[in-house]
Amino acid sequence: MASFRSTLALVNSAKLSLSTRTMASHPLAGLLGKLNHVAIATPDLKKSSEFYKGLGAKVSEAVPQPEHGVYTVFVELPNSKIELLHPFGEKSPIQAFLNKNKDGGMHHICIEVRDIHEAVSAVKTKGIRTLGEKPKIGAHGKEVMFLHPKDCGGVLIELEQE
Ligand SMILES: C[C@@H](C(=O)O)C(=O)SCCNC(=O)CCNC(=O)[C@H](O)C(C)(C)COP(=O)(O)OP(=O)(O)OC[C@H]1O[C@@H](n2cnc3c(N)ncnc32)[C@H](O)[C@@H]1OP(=O)(O)O
Ligand SMILES: [Co+2]
Repeated sequence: MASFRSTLALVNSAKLSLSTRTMASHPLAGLLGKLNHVAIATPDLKKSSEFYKGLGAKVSEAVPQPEHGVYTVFVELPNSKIELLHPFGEKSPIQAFLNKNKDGGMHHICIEVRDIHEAVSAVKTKGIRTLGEKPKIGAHGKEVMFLHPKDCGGVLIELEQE
């Protein structure tokens, strides 16, 4: 029995080291970092803010982001953030989404990267379209770049310099 157990342990550790090595050998290993936020578009920023406050969360004030055509509110979670989005100005990139989703809904995820310029080049080599030519400064004062949802399994992805 003891030898069966130790054989099993050996097999499991071999599997683990194999999978670690397989991951480490991928050319883009380590490209994706922490989940910075999940964004939710809302037709009523006050109501959405109150919803999360009512659940005991720490919720920021609304901040206009004219460069992005949105107002942002951040809800702090122990391991990440929720970004509430509401249109700012005439040509908001979230307006069409809200027209289709009247109650609002999940809009994008934001993943941190070690080097935004390297990350943008890397995703382009994979044929993933970026939305815009150059990164913009995002809500946290760091460079961000959006990737087309049609090239990312139907999910709008924001990359943010960590
Ligand atoms: C402040 C900053 C920060 O955190 O630092 C932010 O987050 S700013 C957050 C706001 N900024 C952004 O979102 C910037 C990047 N977004 C954009 O450029 C745009 O929103 C697009 C993603 C290109 C969508 O543009 P628009 O709504 O005008 O186009 P559209 O309605 O023709 O949509 C084209 C197709 O993409 C789909 N589509 C649209 N928005 C989507 C979304 N959020 N998630 C998944 N799919 C989406 C539509 O359903 C449609 O598919 P079908 O053809 O199959 O129906
Ligand atoms: Co965002």
